[in-house]
Amino acid sequence: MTRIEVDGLTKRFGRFTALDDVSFGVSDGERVGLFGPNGAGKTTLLRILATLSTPTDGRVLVDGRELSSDWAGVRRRIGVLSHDTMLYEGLTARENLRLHARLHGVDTERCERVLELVGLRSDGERDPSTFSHGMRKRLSLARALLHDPDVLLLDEPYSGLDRRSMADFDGILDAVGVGTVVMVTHDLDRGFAFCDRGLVLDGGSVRSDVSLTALDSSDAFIDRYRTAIGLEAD
Ligand SMILES: Nc1ncnc2c1ncn2[C@@H]1O[C@H](COP(=O)(O)OP(=O)(O)OP(=O)(O)O)[C@@H](O)[C@H]1O
Repeated sequence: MTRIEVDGLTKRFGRFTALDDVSFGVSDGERVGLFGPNGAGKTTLLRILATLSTPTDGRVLVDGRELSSDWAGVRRRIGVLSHDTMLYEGLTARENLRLHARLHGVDTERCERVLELVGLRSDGERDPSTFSHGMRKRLSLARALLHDPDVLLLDEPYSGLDRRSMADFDGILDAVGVGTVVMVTHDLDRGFAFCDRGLVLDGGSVRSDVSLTALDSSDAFIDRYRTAIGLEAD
Protein backbone atom coordinates (compact mmCIF):
# COMPACT_ATOMS: atom_id res chain seq x y z
CA MET A 1 0.00 0.00 0.00
CA THR A 2 1.27 3.46 -0.88
CA ARG A 3 1.15 5.71 2.19
CA ILE A 4 2.57 8.85 0.65
CA GLU A 5 2.51 9.87 -2.97
CA VAL A 6 4.49 12.89 -4.10
CA ASP A 7 3.65 13.93 -7.63
CA GLY A 8 5.44 16.64 -9.59
CA LEU A 9 6.21 18.71 -6.50
CA THR A 10 7.74 22.10 -7.18
CA LYS A 11 8.48 24.84 -4.66
CA ARG A 12 9.69 28.27 -5.65
CA PHE A 13 10.75 31.07 -3.37
CA GLY A 14 10.44 34.08 -5.66
CA ARG A 15 12.55 33.19 -8.68
CA PHE A 16 14.48 30.52 -6.86
CA THR A 17 13.37 26.91 -7.38
CA ALA A 18 14.00 24.93 -4.18
CA LEU A 19 12.18 21.78 -5.41
CA ASP A 20 11.89 20.98 -9.08
CA ASP A 21 9.24 18.47 -10.19
CA VAL A 22 9.91 15.88 -7.48
CA SER A 23 7.94 12.61 -7.61
CA PHE A 24 8.17 9.46 -5.51
CA GLY A 25 6.01 7.13 -3.44
CA VAL A 26 6.48 5.80 0.07
CA SER A 27 5.02 2.38 0.91
CA ASP A 28 3.38 1.55 4.20
CA GLY A 29 6.08 0.55 6.69
CA GLU A 30 8.92 1.99 4.65
CA ARG A 31 11.66 4.07 6.30
CA VAL A 32 12.92 6.62 3.83
CA GLY A 33 15.94 8.84 4.38
CA LEU A 34 16.23 12.19 2.59
CA PHE A 35 19.90 12.88 2.03
CA GLY A 36 21.77 15.62 0.22
CA PRO A 37 24.12 18.57 0.66
CA ASN A 38 23.15 21.89 2.27
CA GLY A 39 20.47 23.63 0.30
CA ALA A 40 19.41 20.48 -1.60
CA GLY A 41 15.74 20.98 -0.69
CA LYS A 42 15.36 18.30 2.00
CA THR A 43 13.75 20.45 4.69
CA THR A 44 11.58 22.21 2.10
CA LEU A 45 10.26 18.80 1.03
CA LEU A 46 9.73 17.59 4.60
CA ARG A 47 7.92 20.81 5.55
CA ILE A 48 5.50 20.35 2.65
CA LEU A 49 4.85 16.73 3.70
CA ALA A 50 4.28 18.03 7.23
CA THR A 51 1.68 20.56 5.98
CA LEU A 52 3.90 23.38 7.30
CA SER A 53 4.44 24.79 3.80
CA THR A 54 2.48 24.65 0.56
CA PRO A 55 3.90 23.64 -2.82
CA THR A 56 3.97 25.99 -5.80
CA ASP A 57 2.98 23.11 -8.05
CA GLY A 58 2.28 19.37 -7.82
CA ARG A 59 0.52 17.43 -5.12
CA VAL A 60 0.98 15.17 -2.12
CA LEU A 61 -1.42 12.40 -1.13
CA VAL A 62 -1.34 10.64 2.23
CA ASP A 63 -3.42 7.46 2.27
CA GLY A 64 -5.05 8.72 -0.91
CA ARG A 65 -6.13 12.01 0.70
CA GLU A 66 -4.85 15.08 -1.03
CA LEU A 67 -2.96 17.29 1.33
CA SER A 68 -4.22 20.54 -0.14
CA SER A 69 -7.90 19.58 0.17
CA ASP A 70 -7.85 17.56 3.41
CA TRP A 71 -5.24 19.32 5.50
CA ALA A 72 -6.73 18.36 8.87
CA GLY A 73 -7.29 14.72 7.88
CA VAL A 74 -3.68 14.37 6.77
CA ARG A 75 -2.37 16.21 9.85
CA ARG A 76 -4.06 13.65 12.12
CA ARG A 77 -2.10 10.85 10.45
CA ILE A 78 1.37 12.37 10.74
CA GLY A 79 3.73 13.16 13.60
CA VAL A 80 6.44 15.77 13.07
CA LEU A 81 9.78 16.28 14.76
CA SER A 82 11.29 19.50 13.45
CA HIS A 83 14.03 21.92 14.46
CA ASP A 84 11.44 23.87 16.36
CA THR A 85 10.90 21.83 19.54
CA MET A 86 7.45 23.39 20.08
CA LEU A 87 7.89 23.20 23.84
CA TYR A 88 6.50 25.91 26.11
CA GLU A 89 8.80 27.38 28.72
CA GLY A 90 7.44 27.60 32.24
CA LEU A 91 5.50 24.35 31.84
CA THR A 92 6.80 21.00 33.03
CA ALA A 93 7.44 18.24 30.50
CA ARG A 94 4.19 16.56 31.53
CA GLU A 95 2.21 19.82 31.33
CA ASN A 96 3.64 20.44 27.86
CA LEU A 97 2.39 17.08 26.67
CA ARG A 98 -0.99 17.54 28.34
CA LEU A 99 -1.42 20.89 26.66
CA HIS A 100 -0.71 19.34 23.25
CA ALA A 101 -3.00 16.42 24.07
CA ARG A 102 -5.88 18.78 24.87
CA LEU A 103 -5.22 20.87 21.77
CA HIS A 104 -5.36 17.77 19.57
CA GLY A 105 -8.23 15.99 21.29
CA VAL A 106 -6.01 13.20 22.65
CA ASP A 107 -6.81 11.47 25.96
CA THR A 108 -4.36 12.92 28.52
CA GLU A 109 -3.70 9.36 29.79
CA ARG A 110 -1.71 8.90 26.59
CA CYS A 111 0.86 11.42 27.94
CA GLU A 112 2.06 8.93 30.54
CA ARG A 113 2.42 6.23 27.89
CA VAL A 114 4.56 8.40 25.61
CA LEU A 115 6.65 9.74 28.51
CA GLU A 116 7.35 6.11 29.38
CA LEU A 117 8.17 5.27 25.76
CA VAL A 118 10.81 7.98 25.54
CA GLY A 119 12.23 7.20 29.00
CA LEU A 120 11.19 10.49 30.63
CA ARG A 121 8.43 9.41 33.00
CA SER A 122 10.49 10.15 36.11
CA ASP A 123 11.42 13.58 34.68
CA GLY A 124 7.86 14.58 33.85
CA GLU A 125 7.66 17.24 36.59
CA ARG A 126 10.82 19.01 35.42
CA ASP A 127 10.90 22.15 33.28
CA PRO A 128 12.25 21.08 29.85
CA SER A 129 14.52 24.15 29.83
CA THR A 130 16.60 22.26 32.43
CA PHE A 131 16.82 19.18 30.16
CA SER A 132 19.87 18.15 28.16
CA HIS A 133 19.64 18.45 24.37
CA GLY A 134 19.02 14.71 24.05
CA MET A 135 16.21 14.81 26.64
CA ARG A 136 14.55 17.74 24.86
CA LYS A 137 14.70 15.77 21.62
CA ARG A 138 13.06 12.81 23.30
CA LEU A 139 10.34 15.06 24.72
CA SER A 140 9.74 16.51 21.25
CA LEU A 141 9.49 12.97 19.94
CA ALA A 142 6.95 12.22 22.69
CA ARG A 143 4.89 15.19 21.51
CA ALA A 144 5.10 13.97 17.91
CA LEU A 145 3.89 10.53 19.00
CA LEU A 146 1.01 11.74 21.19
CA HIS A 147 -1.75 11.15 18.65
CA ASP A 148 -0.34 7.76 17.59
CA PRO A 149 0.49 8.79 14.01
CA ASP A 150 0.82 6.37 11.08
CA VAL A 151 3.64 8.42 9.57
CA LEU A 152 6.56 10.11 11.33
CA LEU A 153 8.43 12.97 9.69
CA LEU A 154 11.80 13.67 11.31
CA ASP A 155 14.04 16.62 10.45
CA GLU A 156 17.62 15.96 11.56
CA PRO A 157 16.67 13.80 14.54
CA TYR A 158 20.32 13.00 15.32
CA SER A 159 21.75 16.53 15.28
CA GLY A 160 23.50 17.33 18.52
CA LEU A 161 23.16 13.78 19.85
CA ASP A 162 26.12 11.65 20.91
CA ARG A 163 26.40 8.11 19.53
CA ARG A 164 24.70 6.55 22.51
CA SER A 165 21.78 8.99 22.37
CA MET A 166 21.45 8.33 18.63
CA ALA A 167 21.19 4.61 19.31
CA ASP A 168 18.68 5.30 22.12
CA PHE A 169 16.64 7.40 19.71
CA ASP A 170 16.55 4.58 17.12
CA GLY A 171 15.66 2.14 19.90
CA ILE A 172 12.65 4.30 20.85
CA LEU A 173 11.49 4.44 17.23
CA ASP A 174 11.81 0.66 16.94
CA ALA A 175 9.87 0.19 20.19
CA VAL A 176 7.14 2.61 19.15
CA GLY A 177 6.69 0.72 15.91
CA VAL A 178 5.50 3.67 13.82
CA GLY A 179 5.40 1.99 10.44
CA THR A 180 6.30 4.71 8.01
CA VAL A 181 9.12 7.16 8.59
CA VAL A 182 10.59 9.91 6.43
CA MET A 183 13.78 11.33 7.89
CA VAL A 184 16.10 14.14 6.83
CA THR A 185 19.64 13.52 7.99
CA HIS A 186 23.21 14.45 7.19
CA ASP A 187 24.42 11.38 9.08
CA LEU A 188 24.89 8.88 6.25
CA ASP A 189 25.98 6.05 8.58
CA ARG A 190 23.05 6.46 10.92
CA GLY A 191 20.61 7.01 8.07
CA PHE A 192 21.91 3.87 6.38
CA ALA A 193 21.44 1.89 9.61
CA PHE A 194 17.88 3.09 10.21
CA CYS A 195 16.35 3.53 6.76
CA ASP A 196 15.32 0.99 4.11
CA ARG A 197 15.66 3.44 1.30
CA GLY A 198 17.53 6.65 0.59
CA LEU A 199 16.53 9.48 -1.70
CA VAL A 200 19.50 11.67 -2.55
CA LEU A 201 18.48 15.23 -3.37
CA ASP A 202 20.62 17.93 -4.92
CA GLY A 203 19.59 21.23 -6.46
CA GLY A 204 15.91 20.53 -5.75
CA SER A 205 15.80 17.21 -7.65
CA VAL A 206 16.00 13.56 -6.65
CA ARG A 207 19.36 12.43 -8.04
CA SER A 208 19.23 8.87 -6.79
CA ASP A 209 16.73 6.48 -5.19
CA VAL A 210 18.73 3.82 -3.39
CA SER A 211 17.51 0.59 -1.78
CA LEU A 212 19.62 0.62 1.38
CA THR A 213 18.61 -2.90 2.38
CA ALA A 214 20.19 -4.13 -0.88
CA LEU A 215 23.58 -2.65 0.08
CA ASP A 216 25.85 -4.51 2.45
CA SER A 217 27.62 -1.54 4.05
CA SER A 218 27.26 2.16 4.68
CA ASP A 219 30.48 2.63 2.65
CA ALA A 220 28.64 1.32 -0.40
CA PHE A 221 25.91 3.86 0.27
CA ILE A 222 28.39 6.69 0.77
CA ASP A 223 29.89 5.85 -2.66
CA ARG A 224 26.42 5.96 -4.24
CA TYR A 225 25.71 9.23 -2.43
CA ARG A 226 28.92 10.87 -3.63
CA THR A 227 28.29 9.80 -7.21
CA ALA A 228 24.69 11.09 -7.04
CA ILE A 229 25.81 14.57 -6.02
CA GLY A 230 28.66 14.67 -8.52
CA LEU A 231 31.57 13.89 -6.23
CA GLU A 232 34.01 11.17 -7.20
CA ALA A 233 33.42 7.93 -5.32
CA ASP A 234 36.39 6.92 -3.14
N1 LIG B 1 11.62 30.67 3.08
C1 LIG B 1 12.57 30.66 2.15
N2 LIG B 1 12.79 31.73 1.36
C2 LIG B 1 13.75 31.71 0.40
N3 LIG B 1 14.53 30.66 0.14
C3 LIG B 1 14.36 29.56 0.91
C4 LIG B 1 13.38 29.51 1.94
N4 LIG B 1 13.45 28.27 2.52
C5 LIG B 1 14.42 27.61 1.87
N5 LIG B 1 14.97 28.38 0.91
C6 LIG B 1 16.05 27.98 0.01
O1 LIG B 1 15.73 26.76 -0.59
C7 LIG B 1 16.89 25.94 -0.71
C8 LIG B 1 16.62 24.61 -0.07
O2 LIG B 1 16.57 24.82 1.35
P1 LIG B 1 16.35 23.61 2.36
O3 LIG B 1 16.32 24.17 3.73
O4 LIG B 1 15.19 22.81 1.91
O5 LIG B 1 17.67 22.77 2.11
P2 LIG B 1 18.21 21.52 2.92
O6 LIG B 1 18.52 20.47 1.91
O7 LIG B 1 17.30 21.14 4.01
O8 LIG B 1 19.58 22.12 3.47
P3 LIG B 1 20.36 21.91 4.87
O9 LIG B 1 21.02 20.58 4.75
O10 LIG B 1 21.35 23.03 4.85
O11 LIG B 1 19.38 22.01 5.98
C9 LIG B 1 18.03 26.72 -0.10
O12 LIG B 1 18.76 27.36 -1.12
C10 LIG B 1 17.34 27.74 0.78
O13 LIG B 1 18.09 28.94 0.89
